[in-house]
Amino acid sequence: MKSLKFECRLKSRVNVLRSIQSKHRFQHHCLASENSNVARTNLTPSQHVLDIWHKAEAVCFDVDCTVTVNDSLDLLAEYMGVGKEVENLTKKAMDGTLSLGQALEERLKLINCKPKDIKSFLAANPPQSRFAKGIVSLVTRLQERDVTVYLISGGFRELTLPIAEQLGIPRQQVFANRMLWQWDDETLEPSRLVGFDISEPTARNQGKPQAIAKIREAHTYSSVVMIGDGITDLEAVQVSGGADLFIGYGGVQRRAAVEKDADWYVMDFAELEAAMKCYQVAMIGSGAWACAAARMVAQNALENTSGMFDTKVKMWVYEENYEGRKLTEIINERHENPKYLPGVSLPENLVAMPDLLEVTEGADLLIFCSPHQFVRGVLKQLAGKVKKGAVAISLIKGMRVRVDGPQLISQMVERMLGIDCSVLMGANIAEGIAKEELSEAVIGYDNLDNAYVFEKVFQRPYFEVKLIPDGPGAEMCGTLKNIVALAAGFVDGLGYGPNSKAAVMRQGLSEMMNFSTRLYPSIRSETFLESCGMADLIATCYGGRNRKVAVEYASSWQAGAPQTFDALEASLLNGQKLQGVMTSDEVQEILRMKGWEQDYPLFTTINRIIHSQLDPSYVVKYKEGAGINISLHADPTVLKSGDTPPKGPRLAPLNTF
Ligand SMILES: NC(=O)c1ccc[n+]([C@@H]2O[C@H](COP(=O)([O-])OP(=O)(O)OC[C@H]3O[C@@H](n4cnc5c(N)ncnc54)[C@H](O)[C@@H]3O)[C@@H](O)[C@H]2O)c1
Ligand SMILES: O=P(O)(O)OC[C@H](O)CO
Repeated sequence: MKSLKFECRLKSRVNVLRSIQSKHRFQHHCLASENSNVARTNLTPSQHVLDIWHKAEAVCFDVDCTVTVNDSLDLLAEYMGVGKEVENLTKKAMDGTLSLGQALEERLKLINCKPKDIKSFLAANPPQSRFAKGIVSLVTRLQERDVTVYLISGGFRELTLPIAEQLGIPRQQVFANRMLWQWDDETLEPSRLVGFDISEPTARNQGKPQAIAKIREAHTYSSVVMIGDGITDLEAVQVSGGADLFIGYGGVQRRAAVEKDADWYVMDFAELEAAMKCYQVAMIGSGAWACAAARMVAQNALENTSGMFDTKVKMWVYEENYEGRKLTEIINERHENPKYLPGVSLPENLVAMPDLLEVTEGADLLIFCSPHQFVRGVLKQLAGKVKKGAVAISLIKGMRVRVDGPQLISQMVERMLGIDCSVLMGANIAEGIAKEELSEAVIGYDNLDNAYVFEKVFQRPYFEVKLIPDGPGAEMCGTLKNIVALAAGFVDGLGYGPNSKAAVMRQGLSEMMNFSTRLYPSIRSETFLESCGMADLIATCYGGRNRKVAVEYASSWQAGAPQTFDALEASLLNGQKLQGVMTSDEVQEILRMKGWEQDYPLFTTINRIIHSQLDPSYVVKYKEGAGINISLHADPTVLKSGDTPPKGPRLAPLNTF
């Protein structure tokens, strides 16, 4: 998994690098003048630049632009009484007329300080007294969004670490030069400055891209942004392996050469903060799970101090009357969905709306969570109408069968809306999550950047989300376990004990794995051990609705008064929808198309049971049940255990949508 994740990030990084590098070339051609007053397009970022800014996982600041007095070494020099001389050397280094190494060496010689001088300098000039306007707020908001912030300095750790500390940046995220000291034999303390460690990347020209390359070696960030005000900062995007984006900052020092070539040039950090993405989230669905999931999403939107999410979360409700009133009105008034998730309070920032297009208008993140048989109708209404750049996630467990084969719900979303769609799957019985009981889920993704955003949408202290690069695997698990849950319900309804139930569940898992990987060979076997796999199978087979209804179905047969699934769903679930019965039909249709029915005896037997072709007791004799040759022409006589089956095949009705 690690290597795939890495590959995926590397690919996106290389693409970004390429596009940035070509953008640089373009800028060089276009911008003839060196005059910084010329109106530049880079004062207004392009969508491409904004996209990288929004997706940045690491932001590296040149330490000089975090404080108002540019270059702490200059300030120390001033403190030591050699300000003018040192400032001249600094200018030469920043303008690129003196090599960085030489400049550092000469500046240190002039400063010639002792450790106690540095201490008293810092006491007289604490970092918090000289922070650049807006830096503390920007760094804090980035960190709140889990963006890793680095300081990269061509200066010295001794002066940079106190700044980092005040900004809440750990020392391992600081790249700077190290002073070398002569130790006093008597006091056993550093006494005299003798130079600096030239092995640090920041001690050399192109040190900033080298430091970033080191950062990238240690972490698999998909995009890294460099913010700075000097030529050496700009190099971060001019050398391969460096940053994906360079943002020039002119709030402390404005340099024409930097301003000219920056991908984006800002005078105030507030511009960067304002341009941070604020996602609007829409929940499409309002059943039990949709409400429990929307509750978490709205809690996160309300609590997000980083401003990453719009506080208002819109939820599409398939409008109906409940106790003589519109369900949307009741939800918005009581902050509860009394029909589908009674007794659970919903946050006030979750707004129920009956108009699908009004809900999705302007939404950046679309969460699909309606029973799977309704999704296609919903998507038809949305086709061509979702916001440009919007991305989706599906919480739906089910699939569709087309003439050319199966289609996962996420694939349907991608195809009909033309947007990326991740999936969130897991052992997630709605009522338990609404009670904030510990639960886990996976986000199966194709696009890691989108998965990171969705992780923040859903992760709660009681809801642990893990990212896995296997969307189809996770979705197939969530879909197929509903068939096995029917089998578990039959076993329970007939009064068999745990051994039988375990045997059926084991066979179910085995058929789930085999069928999934046969249809989608890229699916990973380890996915079946995640929350979406074995854990969801256990949860559903013990506490789910599919199991509950199947228990009653089997009991009704045993009592000699068989009931249909439709009737039981209506009487037991109060409008909630079973997914297992339809899924069994969909899967069986694929098995028939492929001639695989006998390879999946449990799936085939369950399908025959739900179509009244076999007595539910065949669940514990599934091999036999699948092997029976049911006559095409026979009356829909139900085979009871021990009956002689009629000869010839008989097709069950197809169920496609
Ligand atoms: N309930 C759970 O515990 C749970 C947990 C995980 C995943 N899921 C999955 O989530 C999906 C949604 O399930 P749920 O539990 O949120 O719903 P639900 O079964 O509780 O409720 C049914 C929903 O369908 C809506 N509906 C009825 N007719 C409709 C129509 N014609 N068009 C559109 N919508 C219509 C109803 O308004 C209601 O919101 C399913 O795929 C399910 O397998 C459910
Ligand atoms: O209640 P069920 O059977 O629809 O299952 C609910 C969820 O899928 C469990 O994760």
